[in-house]
Amino acid sequence: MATEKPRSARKPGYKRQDAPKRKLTDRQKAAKERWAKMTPEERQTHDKTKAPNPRMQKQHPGQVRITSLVVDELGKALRTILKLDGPADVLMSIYFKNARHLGPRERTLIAEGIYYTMRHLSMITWRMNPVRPDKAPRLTGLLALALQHGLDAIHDQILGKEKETLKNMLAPKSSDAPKEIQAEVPKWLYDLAVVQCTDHKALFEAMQEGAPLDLRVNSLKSTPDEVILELEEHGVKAEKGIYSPDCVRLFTKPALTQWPIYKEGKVDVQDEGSQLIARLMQPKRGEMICDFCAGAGGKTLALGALMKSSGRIYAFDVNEKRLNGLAPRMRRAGLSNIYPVVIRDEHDKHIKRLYGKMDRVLVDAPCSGTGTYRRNPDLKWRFGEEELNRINDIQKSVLRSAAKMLKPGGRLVYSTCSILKRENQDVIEEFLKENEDFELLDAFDILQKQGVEINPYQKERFGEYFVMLPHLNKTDGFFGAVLQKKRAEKPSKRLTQNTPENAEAEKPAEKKAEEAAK
Ligand SMILES: C[S@@+](CC[C@H](N)C(=O)[O-])C[C@H]1O[C@@H](n2cnc3c(N)ncnc32)[C@H](O)[C@@H]1O
Repeated sequence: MATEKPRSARKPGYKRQDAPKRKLTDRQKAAKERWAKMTPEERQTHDKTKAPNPRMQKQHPGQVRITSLVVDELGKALRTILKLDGPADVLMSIYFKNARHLGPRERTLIAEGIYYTMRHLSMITWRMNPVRPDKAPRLTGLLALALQHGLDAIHDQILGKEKETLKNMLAPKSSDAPKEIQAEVPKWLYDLAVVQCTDHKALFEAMQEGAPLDLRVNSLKSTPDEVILELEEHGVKAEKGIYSPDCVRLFTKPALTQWPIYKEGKVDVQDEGSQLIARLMQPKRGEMICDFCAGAGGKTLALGALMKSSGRIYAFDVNEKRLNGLAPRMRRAGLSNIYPVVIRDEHDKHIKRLYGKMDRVLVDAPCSGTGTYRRNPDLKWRFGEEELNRINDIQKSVLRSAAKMLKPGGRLVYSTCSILKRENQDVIEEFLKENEDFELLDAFDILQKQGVEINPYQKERFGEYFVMLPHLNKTDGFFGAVLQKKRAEKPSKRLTQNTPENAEAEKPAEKKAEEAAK
């Protein structure tokens, strides 16, 4: 009798000769036939035990794979965000806080899908017409994913009947859409921008792109070189900004608030253009400064660092919640010269008490935010022409009130993150007409003296105004005007002497008229 070798001694591929042949079921037979017909590549990705898996769909190398979880969750997030009744970044973080089941890959794809939808909502709406995106958030999400990654990135099983609908929506050429839809801005904004600049097409294209992450290095605690080195040690590529001496630019978005350089107050997040607004103020040590619309204090902190934490900065704002954000930032930055004050409006009694006492006042006015569309694309669809009119009145009123706080010779900087002349140059021109005791200074000159070089073409184009635009400067859109309150003219020596001619010259006009009549 042949003795069987122990299992361990069997050669690989050993088969018991005497084992009874198993009979295959019909399903197994069919699977065997399918297997025989498959190409080697198909065999490699085929999972014999499961129904066709979307993960295994044949894709181009490097192509993103969209799972049903991503599609469902993006639709869920868009259901809230497309109502456009709150800032998308706030709604998005609430959504992610409640979506703990998502992994980092899904989170990234969903966040990118939301931003893509907000950046291209005009074109998406045009393609979906007559279906409205807010009424069909899942379909909107699918279309956004298809536009971003290609229809092939989504498996047929996920698409189901929607595949044909999506194909139809993807068919029209974007160049056939109306110009304002290609520009991805509302019609009212398109019409205003077309009139004010000839390079509006390039501007609108740049406004559709994502923005880098700009950091302002706190000069009290570190230098850009040190920060770049520290970031690179952690594998984050960073480079110096183009204009601002304090700027470090990142092209990825690490969770910065968890990092020591952030916690220790060496850096804060601030667009490079915004950093230059503080430089337009050119504050000196020991001065009295007012940041009239301080918000959460982005520019206040930059001013505090330029003043080496000396003097006094009043940080005003009507929004208490926003202003509350300033105290922890101030502490982190090591600044002790900032005094936050909540005001009722621009006529508040706190302001009146400070009339004529300030060396410099910054009015970083509330505005349309059209310069920040790269970072806040949802703002395009949430801010309308009526709101622009309302805010335009506030800008003028705040500027008038803030101007009263200046000492003679003091500096007033008016800034916005708007690209619109109406909120910028027009406001200043009207102010200068009403206030002859103010004059406009050359913003480029002021920056140049601090080592900030801006292309001379921009000076030619914008004159004494400071204008940064995404397509020209790779920053957000910013505007700044530097005004100086003229010093009262000293009475001439001739008039200070007590001569009969001077007594005559100083007589009131009515008295002179009375005497002449006699
Ligand atoms: C452009 S944001 C300021 C941003 C801030 N300076 C920064 O750098 O982060 C404009 C601010 O003006 C405030 N604001 C609106 N109306 C105001 C008013 N009448 N007086 C003072 N501040 C006002 C808003 O609450 C908002 O925080």
